[in-house]
Amino acid sequence: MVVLLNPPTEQLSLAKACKPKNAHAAAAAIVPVIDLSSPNPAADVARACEELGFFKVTNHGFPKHVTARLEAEAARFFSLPEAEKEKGGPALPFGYGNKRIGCNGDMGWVEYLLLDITSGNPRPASLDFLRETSATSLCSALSEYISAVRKLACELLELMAEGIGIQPRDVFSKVVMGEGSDRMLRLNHYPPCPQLQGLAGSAGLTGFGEHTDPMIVSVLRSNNSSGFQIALRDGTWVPVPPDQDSFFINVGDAMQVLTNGRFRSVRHRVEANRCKSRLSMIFFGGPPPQQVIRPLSQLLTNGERSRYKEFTWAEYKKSSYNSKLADNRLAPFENML
Ligand SMILES: C=C1C[C@]23C[C@@]1(O)CC[C@H]2[C@@]12CC[C@H](O)[C@@](C)(C(=O)O1)[C@H]2[C@@H]3C(=O)O
Ligand SMILES: O=C(O)CCC(=O)C(=O)O
Ligand SMILES: [Fe+2]
Repeated sequence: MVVLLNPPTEQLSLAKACKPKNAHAAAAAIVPVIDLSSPNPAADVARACEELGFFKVTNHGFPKHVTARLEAEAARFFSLPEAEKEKGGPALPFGYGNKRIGCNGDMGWVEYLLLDITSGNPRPASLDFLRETSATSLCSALSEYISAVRKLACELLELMAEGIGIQPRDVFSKVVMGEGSDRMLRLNHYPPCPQLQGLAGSAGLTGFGEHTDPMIVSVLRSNNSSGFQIALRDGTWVPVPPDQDSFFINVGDAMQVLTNGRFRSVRHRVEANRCKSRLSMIFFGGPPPQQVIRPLSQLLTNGERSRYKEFTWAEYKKSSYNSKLADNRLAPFENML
């Protein structure tokens, strides 16, 4: 089926999206749910990272008003006239972007704000393009959210270390939370896609193309709009039922290397929605640029060899920014075993 779109949207790829009727029920059963208030969630966290590289957390204690406030501010930002938002672009890689993802021709039915939060909060200068009042209120909602999401990410990283049996418990969290570590926050807005009207579910339009996340961990929260999908080991795509009260956790490429492939960097994508807009906020936590990325020695026991060549995070980033979204960015660093 052909959908005519105006440039630059005509480059958006159409993906097959045939879903069985009860796909959501089946998918809900696949996604591991970790109750953070349960007595010992570490083993379940590690199992989820090994099997899927993806899980959902409930009873996380994240203050609801903090999420609600950022969601409202983000919605307000994305409802500004396009000319206002474009003052914050193009995203190379940081700033406001619309339909163009990265610098290598990837396109999606998405607009976004990508912020560098390495030094704590977004640099006020990165929001300078907004009128002062709107920059101030977005900035303060972001600061509040960032400090809470960092805390949650830290707790999850400690559970991951404990679950896989390595010490100290902060072995991952200290890499992500240290001064100068690579951290980003991304706000994505997927407007309803009018071009999909009348297509009767026979085809889907790419909101955010398939990829793995580069960093150690990603912590994702979205509104109640569907579209997010993960790939299982056999390549089957599974829709993840939305849940605005929970957080979804992705293992990233750097974590796959640190664990010598035990934790799996999950391939995922977002399909555009015909009638409902999707708003997501994602915290990405990675290492500092000069950090050497190699499997933790505690995991290389009984003569196990590293599946990867050593590289610094800066080297990975350089190579990753020359890649397309769907590429296997770890391929250049894989060892032949
Ligand atoms: C096409 C690209 C966009 C991206 C950088 C890259 O060259 C390859 C990885 C992409 C990705 C995916 C996860 C995150 O959304 C992101 C911010 C990241 O760290 O890697 C994006 C990058 C981006 O949008 O700039
Ligand atoms: O917006 C989403 O729900 C996911 C987007 C994503 O995977 C990303 O920004 O890396
Ligand atoms: Fe992602």
